[in-house]
Amino acid sequence: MAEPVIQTKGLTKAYGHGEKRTLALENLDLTIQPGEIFGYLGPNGAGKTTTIRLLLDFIRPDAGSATIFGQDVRTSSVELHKQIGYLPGELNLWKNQRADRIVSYFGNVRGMQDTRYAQELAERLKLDMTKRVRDYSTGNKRKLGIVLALMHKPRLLILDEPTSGLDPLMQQTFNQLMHEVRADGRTVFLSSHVLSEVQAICDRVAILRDGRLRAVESIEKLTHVDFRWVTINFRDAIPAGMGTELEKLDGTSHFSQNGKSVRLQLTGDFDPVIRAIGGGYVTDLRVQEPTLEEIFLAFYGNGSAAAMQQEA
Ligand SMILES: Nc1ncnc2c1ncn2[C@@H]1O[C@H](COP(=O)(O)OP(=O)(O)OP(=O)(O)O)[C@@H](O)[C@H]1O
Repeated sequence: MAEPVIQTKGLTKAYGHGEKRTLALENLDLTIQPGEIFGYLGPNGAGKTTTIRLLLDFIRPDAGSATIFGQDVRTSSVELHKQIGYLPGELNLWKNQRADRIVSYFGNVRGMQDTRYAQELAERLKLDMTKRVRDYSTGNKRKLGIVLALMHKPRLLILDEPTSGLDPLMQQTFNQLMHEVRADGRTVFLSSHVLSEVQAICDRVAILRDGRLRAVESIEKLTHVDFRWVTINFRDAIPAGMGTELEKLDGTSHFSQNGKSVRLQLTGDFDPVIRAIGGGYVTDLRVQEPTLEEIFLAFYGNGSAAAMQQEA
């Protein structure tokens, strides 16, 4: 097994004291392998940013430890930062500076010979770098942050909510960039509170809630849960009693009927449904995979996925 890129053991962090004490992160054990795109998901206040700040040694843990590339994040932070591209949740850069100046400044600091890749990134993200940061929209600030995080092709990207504020087209460009990073054998750790945004890019996702890790699953495994949505349209009125019969079948749930159409969630074999609808003329039958939100709901059943969606 290759050496993990990120490994945390019992990582714990509380803010404040006494009655005001908030346990932001509790006993986090996480291992991220080279070449992974790892999604770190959770609703607001779950502890995602706290984890990222601990990894970057911006704050210190109350207990536990973390390594990046096998090196302790506390003792080797200077060395490690050179190998990490970091996108903060909020970009508070020199607001009066033009973006291209900031890019060349970062290029110099990082000892880069040329910043052509930064130009390419800006073009692909449709970011006009001749503007001052204060004139940028939230989405454009985020794009600049992405350029700054990616421009030196770091071995590890740590991105705090990279896609918030990006329109769907730019999100696709971002996804493409992440796939290129992975194809290079580099690693991405990204946080998000929108499951659907990371579904298309991540290899594995972790779910964090109230400072605790609730689950770590591969996207592939999650998308292989054994239920699907079935919608059946009939040409004529739904035959008497058919709805009740469908609803009572062993593998069906969430049954609903609307005019000449029925929708249900099906677990297991299709045959009982086929038999039950035999008495009607079926004009259309559609089978849909569940969304990641629904999968998590089915997996953990405590409303966490629904809550995440609401807070998204
Ligand atoms: N500097 C701080 N002082 C006190 N409490 C804090 C501080 N930073 C974070 N917290 C609290 O710690 C908890 C975790 O916050 P954190 O910012 O890590 O969550 P998050 O998952 O990143 O959420 P968001 O999506 O809103 O950024 C929250 O209850 C938050 O209020």
